[in-house]
Amino acid sequence: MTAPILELLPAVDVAEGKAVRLTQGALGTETDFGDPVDAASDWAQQGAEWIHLVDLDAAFGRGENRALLRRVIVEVPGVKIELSGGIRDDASLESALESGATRVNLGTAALENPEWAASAIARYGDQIAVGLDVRGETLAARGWTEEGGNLWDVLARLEDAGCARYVVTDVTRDGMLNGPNLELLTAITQKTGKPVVASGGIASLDDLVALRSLVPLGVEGAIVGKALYAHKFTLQQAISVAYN
Ligand SMILES: O=C(O)c1ccccc1N[C@@H]1O[C@H](COP(=O)(O)O)[C@@H](O)[C@H]1O
Repeated sequence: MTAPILELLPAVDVAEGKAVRLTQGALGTETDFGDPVDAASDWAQQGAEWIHLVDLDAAFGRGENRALLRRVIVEVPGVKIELSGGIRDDASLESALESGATRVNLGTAALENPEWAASAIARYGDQIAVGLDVRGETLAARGWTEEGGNLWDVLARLEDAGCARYVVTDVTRDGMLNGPNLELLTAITQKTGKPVVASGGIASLDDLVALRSLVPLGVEGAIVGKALYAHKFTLQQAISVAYN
């Protein structure tokens, strides 16, 4: 019997108005891939059901690309958007939800403002995911430049708050093309019954096969960034491995 499908979320990370890829989330490592609307449109035309859309400038606290991200959502219809970066208070959360994103990710706010994050989770349910951006067992905040607490402590708190979904990034693997952290993902699925979206390190179709084998444990999807932009495989090939 074929394993249940693995959802794929091509990533469009936006910095200074451009679609970029970073290495391990570090500023200064950007490779520029042009207009984010064109990048998202390309993924949609190639069959993407979801796009993971990140405002990196907002995540780093050095500006924002809110109007441009709204253009992506409006000008690339028919694709579901997971929106993240800089969603840290009522105004940014409401703006993100009103923009037409299917769901939004809280990162820093879930670490630094647990009460507000819990109230957002209680109010918006499945529209909120929490990004667990991890180095070892320590969470990363504010553009991955600051430590944000112990993974297992924060996960237990978010479980109590009723968090609907986790987006788990191994920061040390992000943009490195060295394979996803299957051990970390497995360990997190053992602590929660909620779906987990995997991010960081995907480099090959074999990595997608390995992630698909974790779907019965609770891995729901995979964010694919550099591997697609570096032509390690095509989105159509990835879809064939993940969905068929
Ligand atoms: O996606 C990246 O490459 C990235 C790099 C450095 C920092 C953050 C990054 N992405 C995502 O940003 C949000 C967190 O934003 P915030 O803390 O809520 O403002 C999270 O989804 C990260 O995965």
